[in-house]
Amino acid sequence: MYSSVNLLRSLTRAHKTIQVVARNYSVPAKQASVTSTFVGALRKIVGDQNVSTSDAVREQHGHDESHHASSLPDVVVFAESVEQVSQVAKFCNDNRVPLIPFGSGTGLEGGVNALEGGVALNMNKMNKIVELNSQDFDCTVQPGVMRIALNTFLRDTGLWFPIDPGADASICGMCATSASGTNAVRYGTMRENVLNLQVVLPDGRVFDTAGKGRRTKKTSAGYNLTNLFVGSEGTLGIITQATIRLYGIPEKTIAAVCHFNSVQDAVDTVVQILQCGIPMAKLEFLDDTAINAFNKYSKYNMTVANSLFLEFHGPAQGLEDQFDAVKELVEANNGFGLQVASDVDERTRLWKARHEMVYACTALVPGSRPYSTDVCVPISNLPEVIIKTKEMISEAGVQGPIVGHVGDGNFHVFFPIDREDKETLNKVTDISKRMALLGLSLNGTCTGEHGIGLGKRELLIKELGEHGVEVMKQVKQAFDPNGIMNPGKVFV
Ligand SMILES: Cc1cc2c(cc1C)N(C[C@H](O)[C@H](O)[C@H](O)COP(=O)(O)OP(=O)(O)OC[C@H]1O[C@@H](n3cnc4c(N)ncnc43)[C@H](O)[C@@H]1O)c1[nH]c(=O)[nH]c(=O)c1N2
Ligand SMILES: CC(C)CC(=O)C(=O)O
Ligand SMILES: [Mn+2]
Repeated sequence: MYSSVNLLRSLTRAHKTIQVVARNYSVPAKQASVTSTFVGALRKIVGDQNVSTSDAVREQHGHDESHHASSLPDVVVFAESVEQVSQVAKFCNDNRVPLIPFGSGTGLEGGVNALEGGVALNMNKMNKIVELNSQDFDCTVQPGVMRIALNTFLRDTGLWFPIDPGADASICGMCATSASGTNAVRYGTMRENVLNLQVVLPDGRVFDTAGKGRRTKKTSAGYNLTNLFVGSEGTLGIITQATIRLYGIPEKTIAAVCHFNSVQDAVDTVVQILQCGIPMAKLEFLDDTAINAFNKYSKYNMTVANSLFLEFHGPAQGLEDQFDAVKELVEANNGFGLQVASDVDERTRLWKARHEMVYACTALVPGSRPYSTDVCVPISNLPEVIIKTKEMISEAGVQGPIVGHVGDGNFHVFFPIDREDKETLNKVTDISKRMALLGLSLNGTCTGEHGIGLGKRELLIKELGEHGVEVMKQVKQAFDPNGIMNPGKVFV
C-alpha cells in the first residue's frame, strides 16, 4: 500500500518526465493478446470459478444500456478482494492488456464496451457495507454495493443516500460516471457527495484519495484526488471502495405535478422557485411528447402538456408553506392543474414512472434501444436550448420526448432507435451533435451526468479546448502510462 503523499510525489515526478512525450500522447495499441497462458495466470490469481471466457458472460459485459454496439472483452474476471484487483491490474499492466472495470452495466455512453478486447473486471462479489457512521452521516462501501441495496440497509437508521440515477447502479460505478439524477438540485451530484475513494492503479498500487480512513466533510489538504477519480470512467484506475455522505430521511415529503402551455413559463417558474430559496428536492420537466409516452407506458391519464414534477422534503411544520409559495408561482406563470400525489404509493408510482421514462420512450418504437442526450446549460439558457431542440426534432420528423432535471439546467432527449434504421440513426446523431454544440455555445456542457464514454469524445475537445484535453491526457499518462485502463474512452 502507498500513502497518498507518496503517490502525489510519484505523480509529480511522473508529470515532470512526461512533459515532452505527453504532447504525442495516444493510447498505446494492445501489445499482447489474451492467450490461454494469460487466462491460466488469471485463474491462479482469482481462482477458476472467477474467470469466464464463455460467450454469454462476455456478451453480458460487452455493452451497457446505451445504443452503442457491443464490443466483447476476451475474458471476464470476478474479483473477491482488493488484493486480487491489485494483482489482476498489475498482471494486465505488465502484459499491456486492456482492463475495463465493470460496475453494473447501466451506463449510457458505452463506458464498459471493450473496444480492444482485454479483461472486464467485475467486482459484484465485493458487496459489503464496510462501515456506517450514522452520527457523522457517512458510510463506506465496496464496489459491488448497489444504491437500492444501500438504501434498504439504511432505512432503519433514519438515513439515506439520495443520488438517484434512474437505474439501480453500483455506487462505485456512479462515482466513475459522476452520476446524479432527480435529487441533485437539493443534494448535489456524486462530485459533492464522495468523501474518499480507495483506488487501485494499473501498476497494482492501492491508495486512498483523501488518505486512509479520512472522512471529513471538508479538507484543504492538497490536490483533490477524490474528484479526479469521480467521473474518470475507468480510465485512471479501479475504484475499490467509496466513502459517501448520507442524509437524514426527511420527516415529510410532498410530490406534485403541474402543467404549462410553454417551456418558457415552466422554466421561469423553476427559476423563481429557486430565487425564493425554496429548498426543492426534485424539479423535473417533461414535455408534452414525454407525457404522452409516460401515459401510455405507465397507465396514467395525465394532461398532455409541458409539465413539472415537483418534490418537497422537510420537517412537517413549514412544508405546507413551501408548497403554498410554489403554488402561487405556478399560477403567476400561467401554470395549471397543480395536483399533489395523494399518498405514499401514488408518489412512489409517479417517480418510478419518471425513472422508467427511458423504457416508455423505447416502447414508442418496437425493438428500439434508447439514444439519449444529456445537455446541461446555465438555467437561464435552458428555454432557448429546449425550444430549438424541439424545432430540430420536429423538422427531422423523428420521435424525441424530452425530460429534464430542470432545476440543474440539465435535460435529455430520449430517441428510440432501431439500429437497422440507418436513416433515423443519422438524423438523430445529427440532432444530438447540434444540440450539444448549441449547449456549448450557451456556456453549457455536452454531458451533465452520463459522461463522455464513446459518444462524446469529439465534443469533449470542443468543450475543454485543445489545452484542456491535453492536460487531461497528461493526467491519464501519469496514472496509466501504458494506456491499459479502458482504452478508447473519453479521448479520441
Ligand atoms: C434507465 C436509466 C436511467 C438513468 C441511467 C441509466 C439507466 C439505464 N443513468 C446512468 C447511470 O448513471 C449509470 O448507469 C451509472 O452511474 C453507472 O453505474 P454502473 O455501476 O452501471 O457502471 P457501468 O458498469 O455502466 O460503468 C460505467 C463506467 O464506469 C466505469 N466503472 C464502473 N465501475 C467502476 C469502478 N469500480 N472503478 C472504476 N471505474 C468503474 C466503467 O468502466 C464505465 O466506464 C443515469 N445517470 C444519471 O446520472 N442520471 C440519471 O438520471 C440517469 N438515469
Ligand atoms: C436514458 C436517460 C436519458 C436517463 C436519464 O438520465 C433520466 O431519465 O433522467
Ligand atoms: Mn437524467
